[in-house]
Amino acid sequence: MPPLPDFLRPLVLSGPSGVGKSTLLTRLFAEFPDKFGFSVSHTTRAPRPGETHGKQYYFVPRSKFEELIKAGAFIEYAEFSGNYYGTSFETVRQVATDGRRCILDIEAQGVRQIKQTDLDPVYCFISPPSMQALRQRLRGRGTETDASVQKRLAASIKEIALAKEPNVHDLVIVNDDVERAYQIFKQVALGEKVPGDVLPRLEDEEEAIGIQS
Ligand SMILES: Nc1ncnc2c1ncn2[C@@H]1O[C@H](COP(=O)(O)OP(=O)(O)OP(=O)(O)O)[C@@H](O)[C@H]1O
Repeated sequence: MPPLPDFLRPLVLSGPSGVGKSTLLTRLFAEFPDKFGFSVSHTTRAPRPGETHGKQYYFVPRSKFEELIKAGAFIEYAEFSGNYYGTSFETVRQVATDGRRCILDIEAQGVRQIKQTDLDPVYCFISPPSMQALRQRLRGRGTETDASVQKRLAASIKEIALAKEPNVHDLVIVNDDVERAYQIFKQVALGEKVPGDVLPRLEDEEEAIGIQS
């Protein structure tokens, strides 16, 4: 069977840090090892234990990243929590050349930048069921200091604000139960048109846990 039309477009995945984007992607790649290619971003942040150069990210020093910016190598880039993150044209091109659907994990500022290009991806927003759940996940992952959790929660407000703008994302998936979220995500990744979830009202909860943007 030929691939569905949307399968031929890149898939942009966005959502706050800690919402479970990597978790969903890891499952997808395990189930379909040949269908998808992850657009490996460049970053200036330090690798976490178990991360390898060229797999989760291309880890580069700040000076190198700034050189690449000047050379116009990035489709989008942003500074987030004190580190640069960016997607190079070359990486996305390479995935398509390999005959795979390219999946990009992009934060809000990058989504805005991609909208200025002719990439024409499907935009999928992964939402937490609540801000409390997001905080618990960030803490539970055990990779962040308290200050870093706080920074990421503050940054999540930008992600959520963008998701609330009309026509920015093609669909929302609430990662409440990971099994349920994965089943929807899988359909989207395979190019099926699904209605997706309704974005939860998260703003009251931001206030409730005292996040300052
Ligand atoms: N539905 C879920 N319910 C409970 N915990 C979850 C769920 N999905 C993911 N998690 C857990 O939440 C934590 C954060 O998930 P993950 O690292 O996938 O987030 P992320 O969105 O990729 O974050 P980042 O953008 O910082 O890389 C992990 O410890 C993961 O196991």
